[in-house]
Amino acid sequence: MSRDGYLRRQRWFVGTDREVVGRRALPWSREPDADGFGVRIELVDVHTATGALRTYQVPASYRREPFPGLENALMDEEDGYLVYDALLDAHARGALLAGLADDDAQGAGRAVFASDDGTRLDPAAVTVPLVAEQSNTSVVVGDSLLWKSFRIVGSGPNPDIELGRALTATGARCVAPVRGWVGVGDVDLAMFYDYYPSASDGWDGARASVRDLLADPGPASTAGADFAAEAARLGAAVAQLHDLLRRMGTATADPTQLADRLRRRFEATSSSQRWGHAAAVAFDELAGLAEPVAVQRVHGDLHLGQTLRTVDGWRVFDLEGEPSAPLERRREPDSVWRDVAGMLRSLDYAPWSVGLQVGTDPDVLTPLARDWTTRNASAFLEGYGATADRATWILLRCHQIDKAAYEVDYELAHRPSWASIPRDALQRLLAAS
Ligand SMILES: Nc1ncnc2c1ncn2[C@@H]1O[C@H](COP(=O)(O)OP(=O)(O)O)[C@@H](O)[C@H]1O
Ligand SMILES: O=P(O)(O)O[C@H]1O[C@H](CO)[C@@H](O[C@H]2O[C@H](CO)[C@@H](O)[C@H](O)[C@H]2O)[C@H](O)[C@H]1O
Repeated sequence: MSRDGYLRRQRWFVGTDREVVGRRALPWSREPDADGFGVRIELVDVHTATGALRTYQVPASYRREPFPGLENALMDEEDGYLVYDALLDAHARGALLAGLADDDAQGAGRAVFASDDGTRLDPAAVTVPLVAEQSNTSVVVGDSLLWKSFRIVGSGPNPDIELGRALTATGARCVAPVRGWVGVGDVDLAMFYDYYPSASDGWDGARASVRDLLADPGPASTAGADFAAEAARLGAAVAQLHDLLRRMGTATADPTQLADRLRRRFEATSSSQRWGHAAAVAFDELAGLAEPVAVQRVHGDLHLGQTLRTVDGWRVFDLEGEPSAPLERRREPDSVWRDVAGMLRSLDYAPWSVGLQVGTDPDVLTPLARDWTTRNASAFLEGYGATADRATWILLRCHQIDKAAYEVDYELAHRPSWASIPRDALQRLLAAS
């Protein structure tokens, strides 16, 4: 089956997935014309390592001749056509957008655009893909919309659209409002939401602060670009997000069940061999909590790179949860401490990532990094309004252990030179009691 080589090179392709086992094409968004140029959305089924199926959305443009500048987007050759990744092909993006904008384009199996607030797509808008490597593919449309095509798709609501719409309806200022979405049958394919061209993300802000500190080492509180006030505002934005999501429903989970879930996830990571015993002790502590744990819809994969500092405050985006997890699992209620732990992990990553990249002497870096993280994590927790009770401490610690073990495998697969960041954190977390 074709396309395998291209898929395997993409950041959005899950590294452990195996061979392509099937491909379905939606009706042409643009039928091949006299020059042989055509565009359609294709859904590619891939066997995962466990034998389950995962479906990838791969919009494809067909051309008779090589198109200059698209060398890295070439996916395949088929029946005399060169097949490109349509989201990286400007003409093809225009054809896809025009197909979505056309209310008269009917037909079974077509991708359909819908909106809660009457937003209409401009088929003539300039489209520019975002360059950052991500789990999905995002394209700026005109100067105010972001068009995010989900790469892993499945039956049922995608939480990014589902939660985004619900939060947008409340007028929430802690998210980027959703303006529309695209689906075929019960499969969500893409969403359109407000684009903030002047914003920068929390990851860049945090690292700027760390750079400032490394340039003039001292207590983190004296860094010119101290991040603590922003960290506190970010904590407040995440608290607002959780409050609004809580309105969608709450439940309680038995601590034993929660601990079992974390235990199973940990056992599936490469850290389980070395740290299995210590992690089991931590999860036992969670299982032993006397009170049930409150659960609700959460972000599910929160880190600094999913927060945007706009002129009117922090906004959180990418509410789809862990892209590689099945959709129904991503929609399950969870503890808010999963999200808070994700942010604490990110605040730990920031100083080490800068230090590793510039080669700071570990003896110099270690105290500076610890001070920076402690200061900013405390500010974040204070802004969030976290209480300092034992149950919270246990939940936060267990979720940080869970996230750090996930991160070790993520780094080994994508950025091996950073694997020491979560590995060292895991060691610290498991030594604490
Ligand atoms: N509303 C927005 N305005 C400006 N930039 C954004 C916005 N949303 C996301 N981004 C940028 O787009 C990138 C990709 O977004 P994200 O939702 O994280 O994609 P993915 O699901 O592929 O991880 C982010 O790293 C961020 O820098
Ligand atoms: O943004 P995604 O949903 O694709 O999340 C994945 O990639 C993230 C990296 O881009 C990864 O985050 C890890 O690295 C971040 C720094 O780059 C750090 O801030 C996070 O704390 C750390 O987890 C994320 O885990 C992964 O799911």
